[in-house]
Amino acid sequence: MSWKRPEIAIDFGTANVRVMRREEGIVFDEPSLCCFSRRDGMSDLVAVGTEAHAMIDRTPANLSVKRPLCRGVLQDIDAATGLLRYALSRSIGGKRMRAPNALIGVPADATQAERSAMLTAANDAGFGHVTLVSEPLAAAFGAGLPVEQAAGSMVIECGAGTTEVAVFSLGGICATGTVRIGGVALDKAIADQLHLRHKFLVGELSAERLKLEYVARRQDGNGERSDVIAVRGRCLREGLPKSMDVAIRDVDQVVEKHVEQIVQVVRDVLGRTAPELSQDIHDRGVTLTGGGALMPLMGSMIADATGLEVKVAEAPSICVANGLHRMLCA
Ligand SMILES: Nc1ncnc2c1ncn2[C@@H]1O[C@H](COP(=O)(O)OP(=O)(O)OP(=O)(O)O)[C@@H](O)[C@H]1O
Repeated sequence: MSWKRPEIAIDFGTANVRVMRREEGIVFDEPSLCCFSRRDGMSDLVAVGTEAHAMIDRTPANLSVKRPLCRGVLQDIDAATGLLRYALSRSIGGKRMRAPNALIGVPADATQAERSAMLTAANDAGFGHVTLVSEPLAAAFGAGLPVEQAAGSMVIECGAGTTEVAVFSLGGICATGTVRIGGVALDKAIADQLHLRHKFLVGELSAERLKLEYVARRQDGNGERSDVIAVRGRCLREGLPKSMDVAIRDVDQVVEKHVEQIVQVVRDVLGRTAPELSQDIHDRGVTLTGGGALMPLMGSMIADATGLEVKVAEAPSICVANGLHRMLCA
């Protein structure tokens, strides 16, 4: 029905929110963060997106930075409403005639309560009719997989909060599995390793920077296991700010444990996939999407455990956004 036709699409992720318009493509891309101030029991939104990102781990007692989503689903409805309202005003601004209809991506296994919370936040933020779309389906579209054919395709969407594995055929999901871990959990696992093994505390931003530096070194082929990466934080033994050299092989161990959990879900989904679809996946291989798709060991460990060819999609971080945009234009 044309009155329900979406004018805008939103990839509302744990780490990033991206807004797409039919004509322009991606018009907004900022971190999924809000900063609130508390005074006299009242809470006010003081910063959103990129501005709130600079405040992580640097706030005084009356300010707190919140992620609207945790593990891929909405955990703070006020923060989600504030962020969606901001994204809407930045994407449509003064051109708004009426509440725009929207497509919003959600994890394939989101519960009814999680879906209802997203609809409430979107309506409170000023959207009209909202259609929720399964994120792995959007990722598969965005990666250019032939999901509408009568043949199986498999996608592994490696996000910040969740990793979703799905098999598609004839435009629908035939088998799916989710593990509620992603880039954020990996950052935390790296920070925990430094804390436990080296009595060294690093913040969320430093842990992510260390991870991205590790990825870059590994991709360059310069990341010998004996190499080190410098990270700044607080030494708990001395209670002083310090810089510490982290061995790449220490990060390898954390990444291996992380990827093992994802491999387990991939095997589980393959174990529930019908034989004809299995054959198609065997012929076509598996496609990785999402910001975490470029993580070293991800492709090789999945390939070793399944015997399948594993490919990384082009521009994996924006596959969900591109897929939602294609659905918007359809
Ligand atoms: N080159 C890279 N290698 C590994 N990880 C990366 C790279 N670039 C970004 N990331 C990680 O990818 C994550 C962001 O990915 P993405 O934007 O797909 O997540 P999201 O859509 O916000 O999350 P979700 O869909 O799980 O809610 C972050 O954790 C970031 O650290």
